[in-house]
Amino acid sequence: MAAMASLARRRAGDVFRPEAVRRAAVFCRGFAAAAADENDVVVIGGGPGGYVAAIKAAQMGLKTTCIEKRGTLGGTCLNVGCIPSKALLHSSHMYHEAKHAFPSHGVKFSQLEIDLPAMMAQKDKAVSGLTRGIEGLFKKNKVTYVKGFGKFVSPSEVSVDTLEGGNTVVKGKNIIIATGSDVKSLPGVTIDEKKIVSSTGALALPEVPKKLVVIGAGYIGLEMGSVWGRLGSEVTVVEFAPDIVPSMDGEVRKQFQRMLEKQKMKFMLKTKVVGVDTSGDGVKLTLEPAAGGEQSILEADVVLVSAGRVPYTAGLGLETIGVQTDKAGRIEVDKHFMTNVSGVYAIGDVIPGPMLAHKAEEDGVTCVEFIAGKEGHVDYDMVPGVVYTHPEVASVGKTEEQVKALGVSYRVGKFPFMANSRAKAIDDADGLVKILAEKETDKILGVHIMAPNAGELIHEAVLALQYGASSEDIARTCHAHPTMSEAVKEAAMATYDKPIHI
Ligand SMILES: Cc1cc2nc3c(=O)[nH]c(=O)nc-3n(C[C@H](O)[C@H](O)[C@H](O)COP(=O)(O)OP(=O)(O)OC[C@H]3O[C@@H](n4cnc5c(N)ncnc54)[C@H](O)[C@@H]3O)c2cc1C
Ligand SMILES: NC(=O)c1ccc[n+]([C@@H]2O[C@H](COP(=O)([O-])OP(=O)(O)OC[C@H]3O[C@@H](n4cnc5c(N)ncnc54)[C@H](O)[C@@H]3O)[C@@H](O)[C@H]2O)c1
Repeated sequence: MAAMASLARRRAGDVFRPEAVRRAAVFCRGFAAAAADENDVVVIGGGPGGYVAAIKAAQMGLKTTCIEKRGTLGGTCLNVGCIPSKALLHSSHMYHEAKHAFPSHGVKFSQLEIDLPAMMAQKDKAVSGLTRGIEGLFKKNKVTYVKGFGKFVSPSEVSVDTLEGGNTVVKGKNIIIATGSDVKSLPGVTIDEKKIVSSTGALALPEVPKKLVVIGAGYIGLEMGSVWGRLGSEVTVVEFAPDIVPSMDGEVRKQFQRMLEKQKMKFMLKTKVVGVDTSGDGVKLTLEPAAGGEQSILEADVVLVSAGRVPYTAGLGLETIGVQTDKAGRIEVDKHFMTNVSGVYAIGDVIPGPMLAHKAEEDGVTCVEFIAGKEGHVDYDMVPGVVYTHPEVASVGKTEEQVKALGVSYRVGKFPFMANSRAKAIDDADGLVKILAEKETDKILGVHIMAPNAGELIHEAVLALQYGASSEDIARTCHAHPTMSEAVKEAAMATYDKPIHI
């Protein structure tokens, strides 16, 4: 208590920061009145936003409880998202490489086959190991873990129907909603997780479908389409918009689509699904041009619905305590992640911003820092995005279209992996690095990379943007040879001057 009171005094004495003082005061008031069973922080949801917030709060000395209904920690990301999808992307890539790339590297064998149950078992092992790891971190940091469904009964009390069958009320001075998101359903397309699947079903198909139709050419559609395409499915992606991954830099996106088409993925753009018939063995989809027109039929064994995700707040009792949401159902928060109800916060997929695990984690840490009366900051413009196909596509900052729309004078520097020695050495040279920098100052505005390991390469660019670096800063930084990272340096050289190797 003394520590918190002095924190409030220090904040108040530092500079006059009414918001920080108010938050610290709210916190200290609660702290002074704390009953033995009351938490400083209660987190509803144990995904990347929630479990990271809980650990951070406990590390800051706050009495913390995390409530999770799933029975395992890690949320969508760890259980049915990032981790299982990356496990399958890796396994299917190994199979694809063995089939198509090994021979040219002089590696030959007489028989190659897919053992799908073993592939799924490897994925499940990765998931269960990691979820147990988070339980271990909870124990280490003394976070109380309550397994059950949480529901607000007041702004400081959550009633939990526990997985064991009982009910308990968890009290907290500060409550963080981190309940994540769920698949967006499409009218008339009922997900049965057998013939019509969400990403969850697509991560556990019992056999390789002959024909897979994917609705939505976003992150999930292209990643899961790649998995099953590599394993032998004929994949057709139906996309409402004129382009795949509409948020991507246009030039990079065009090259990316060509790469995926080379891998035999088919695209039907500007097309909508208007009907689904599952009465026969497979599925018959009725399609129509997005602008209206003649209908056509597309047959599939399995259909993946990946047309986006929506915030998940069902049964949470937001209306009981009066938490405001926007038209899309996202919880509205201020810059300190506080909702319109004092002491109730929200983070991650359930609030506006990119629906990404690392963004949810940043929200979680920053929200807890605010609760403890400290300052924090998350800049959504600096959140990298990665599509984990092969090659991967990673980006941070603005696309060329966004820079143009801003009316800023800019320079573009590009470098293809065809001219990168490491990429040539490993015979995996499709892709490029593209850097956009402000003409007058050379400050980097955006970086876009398509490369086998773009998801790793992008972090040099994230750091550069975060520190307001110029393209010359990157270009004059020594990069080890032979690495794919040298392409980032060469693209930076091309931005402010000239590259050497092309
Ligand atoms: C197939 C797929 C692949 C993905 N791949 C990536 C990727 O590679 N990289 C990336 O950055 N992002 C990826 N994402 C997105 C990522 O999973 C989410 O952005 C991230 O999980 C959001 O974290 P969160 O903590 O906000 O919510 P979630 O992870 O959704 O966690 C919320 C948790 O709250 C629990 N919960 C909900 N309501 C209650 C309640 N009332 N009481 C108790 N518990 C409750 C839920 O059971 C859930 O476990 C992927 C998503 C999918 C579907
Ligand atoms: N690698 C990663 O970081 C990763 C991987 C998977 C998922 N995610 C996250 O999960 C979220 C959900 O993924 P997602 O792929 O479902 O959504 P998304 O928003 O990435 O893509 C959805 C796509 O579906 C299209 N679409 C919408 N309605 C449609 C319709 N009726 N018919 C045809 N197309 C339609 C959209 O135009 C869009 O291109 C993403 O926003 C992303 O943040 C991230």
